[in-house]
Order: sequence, then C-alpha cells, then structure tokens
Amino acid sequence: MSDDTGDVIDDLFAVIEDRKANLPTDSYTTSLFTHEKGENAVLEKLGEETTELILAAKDDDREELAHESADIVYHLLVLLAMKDMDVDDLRAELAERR
Ligand SMILES: N=c1c2ncn([C@@H]3O[C@H](COP(=O)(O)OP(=O)(O)OP(=O)(O)O)[C@@H](O)[C@H]3O)c2ncn1[C@@H]1O[C@H](COP(=O)(O)O)[C@@H](O)[C@H]1O
Repeated sequence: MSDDTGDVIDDLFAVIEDRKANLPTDSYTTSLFTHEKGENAVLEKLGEETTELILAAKDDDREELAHESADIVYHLLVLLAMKDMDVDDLRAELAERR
C-alpha cells in the first residue's frame, strides 16, 4: 500500500470536523450537518449505501465494492462526528477485540 493512504481516515475525519466547525457553503458534508432531516439524513445514506454494498458483493463487482465501502466509511465518520465521537473511539473498540 502506498504511503499516501496511510492516514487517509484520520485526514478525512479532520476534514469532517472542520466542516462541522465552520459549515462552509458548497460542501456536501456541511449539507449533512445542516440537513432539515437532522441525523436521519446521514442514517438514510448509510442504509442506501449498505444496500448498494450488498448488491456489489452479490455481483462480485470489486470496484463497486470498494466504492460503496468508501461511501459507508465516509458517512460513518460523519455520524461519529455528529455524535461528538472520535475516530479513535472506533479504533479503541476494534483494538479491544484483538
Ligand atoms: N469521502 C467523501 C464522500 N463519499 C461520498 N460522498 C458523497 O456522498 C454522496 C453519496 O450520495 P449518492 O449515493 O446519492 O451519490 P452517488 O454519487 O450517486 O453515489 P453512488 O450511487 O454511486 O454510490 C455523494 O454526493 C458523494 O459526493 C462524499 N463526500 C465527501 N467526501 C470527502 O469529504 C471531503 C469534503 O467534502 P465536502 O464537504 O463536500 O467539501 C471530500 O474532499 C472527500 O474527501
């Protein structure tokens, strides 16, 4: 794996936290934080992306599987930020299971 993917999740979470703090316009992430549906907007997205992930898996479409996995991880990180959680909470939970 190349070095530029090493901290991609930390970097993405930092961008999400920045969007949450500053709410710039023309930002999809901002639109999730300010959506009239509240957290339901991101929850619905997670549901849709999970369905798409399942279909990609059933089709054995590895490229689509990677695409939908990335969509899910992004929306999951937005949800964690909405709940004032940190990506380290996810890491800690996974580490405890080792
Ligand atoms: N990783 C993501 C990311 N993943 C998914 N999405 C958005 O999530 C939405 C997914 O909804 P849809 O499934 O309806 O969109 P779609 O393109 O039809 O997707 P598929 O049906 O193909 O799965 C799209 O609008 C995507 O642009 C993302 N939007 C932003 N990011 C990251 O967040 C950063 C900040 O983005 P902004 O907040 O927009 O500046 C970006 O630089 C990226 O690094």
